[in-house]
Amino acid sequence: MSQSAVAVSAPGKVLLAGGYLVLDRKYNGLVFGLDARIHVCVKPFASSSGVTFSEITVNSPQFQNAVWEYGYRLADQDGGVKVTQLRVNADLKLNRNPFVETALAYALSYISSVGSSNISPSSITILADNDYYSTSSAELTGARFHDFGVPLAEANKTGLGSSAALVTAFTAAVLSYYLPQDVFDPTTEVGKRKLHNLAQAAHCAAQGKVGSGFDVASAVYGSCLYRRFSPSILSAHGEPGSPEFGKELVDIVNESGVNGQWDTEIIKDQVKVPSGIRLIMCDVSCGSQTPGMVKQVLAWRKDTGAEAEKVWEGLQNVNEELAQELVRLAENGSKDYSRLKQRIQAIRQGIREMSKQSGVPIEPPAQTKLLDACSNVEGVIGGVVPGAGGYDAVALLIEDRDEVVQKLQKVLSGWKVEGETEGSMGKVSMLGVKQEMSGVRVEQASHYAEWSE
Ligand SMILES: Nc1ncnc2c1ncn2[C@@H]1O[C@H](COP(=O)(O)OP(=O)(O)O)[C@@H](O)[C@H]1O
Ligand SMILES: C[C@@](O)(CCOP(=O)(O)OP(=O)(O)O)CC(=O)O
Repeated sequence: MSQSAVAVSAPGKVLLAGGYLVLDRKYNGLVFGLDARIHVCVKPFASSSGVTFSEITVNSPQFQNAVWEYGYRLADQDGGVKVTQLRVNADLKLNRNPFVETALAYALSYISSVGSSNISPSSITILADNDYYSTSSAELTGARFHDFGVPLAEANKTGLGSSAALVTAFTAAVLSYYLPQDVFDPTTEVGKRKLHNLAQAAHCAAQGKVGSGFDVASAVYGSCLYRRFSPSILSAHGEPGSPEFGKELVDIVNESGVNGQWDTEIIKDQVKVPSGIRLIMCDVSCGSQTPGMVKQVLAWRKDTGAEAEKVWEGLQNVNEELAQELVRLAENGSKDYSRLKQRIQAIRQGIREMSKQSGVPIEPPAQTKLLDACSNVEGVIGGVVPGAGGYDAVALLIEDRDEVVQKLQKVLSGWKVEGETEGSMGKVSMLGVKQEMSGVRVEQASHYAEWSE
């Protein structure tokens, strides 16, 4: 068992094409990893008294009251490891973090089943790159990891997929800390596959639903063309502490059970960003509720049958063409972006058709206006509402030149997006993130020493 500190990071995501379609295995999604990462560092628990309890402390020092302490024990009947949150202060209400708690229980259950059941106390620190949360530029101090000065629940998320990056980095760091390298190594293909399976299982359990998993997949593998796993793989297991959970989890992660191999498809070489092109994310401060939109779109698809399928198929074709054009430009070095422009426009048309027919504001008129204004800026190739769409964000492809960014900033500053509720107005802010090809990464634990005291 390793007792020296370990650190792992995983990227955020943007689903540039394939929102809703990617929920169905028949279709796929074009997902880009982003250079905003969540970092997790695990080190031995420093007990001042010399007494060691079965305790793991998790701390997210950029937020107020973001300390979660857990006791853990091996459950009977191969139930894996049960974790129980401890009260930091008897007077305080338990402040739960479902993603941390579930990722910890799943990771420890796996570790106790394939490695050692003697799990020593440890201390875990979570650090998020600043772009995961919006702050006014005046507040930013230039710190590598900004102190947001509010509880996590009050921070304004920018929608980069914090929970998936967190669960992935957290799972990889805990496994790397407690398991020998020959049992788990996130730098190998086998290790990545195990990490993917375990992080998907934990993330779905924490969310209380089985989504498409494109966010966890990109946190592990980085930018890729993604085809989801069959939901049945994760629909039949118990929860940490229930009889046989240990074996069920090992079967899922090691692909040794009745369900056998996962059928996820991760295609890396069909996703490229040509040199000279950059992806830009803009946060729109109105926000939409993704789960409600997903429900409505899927209900409409079910009711409408063939008509909806036509829209789905049309979108799948143009999504694939976008990926192909990006690869073509990356390989031949051409700077003629006319086909790329057309393909982005075709995707937007398909999305607006989906919006119109389903009655769900996926590319609502306010976002159409914003995307059109951005697309008119010289050097902007085009843009879409990413993921589930709505009023959350826009993603743009631009020619990677400073003057394009500056002109875009000019258009965006002072731009107001009329929100879903009458009279609500949202601001638009350009995030400092760009696409990144690589996924999970082992980091130098010593680089985080300053924040993980
Ligand atoms: N920096 C962090 N520290 C601790 N927990 C975090 C952090 N970032 C995200 N989380 C966990 O992820 C949850 C946010 O997940 P979710 O609402 O699904 O947003 P997202 O769309 O960004 O994944 C938080 O409530 C918390 O449980
Ligand atoms: C509708 C979807 O296909 C895409 C949603 O993508 P977003 O990036 O909008 O997701 P959140 O981070 O949960 O807000 C649902 C899915 O694939 O799970």
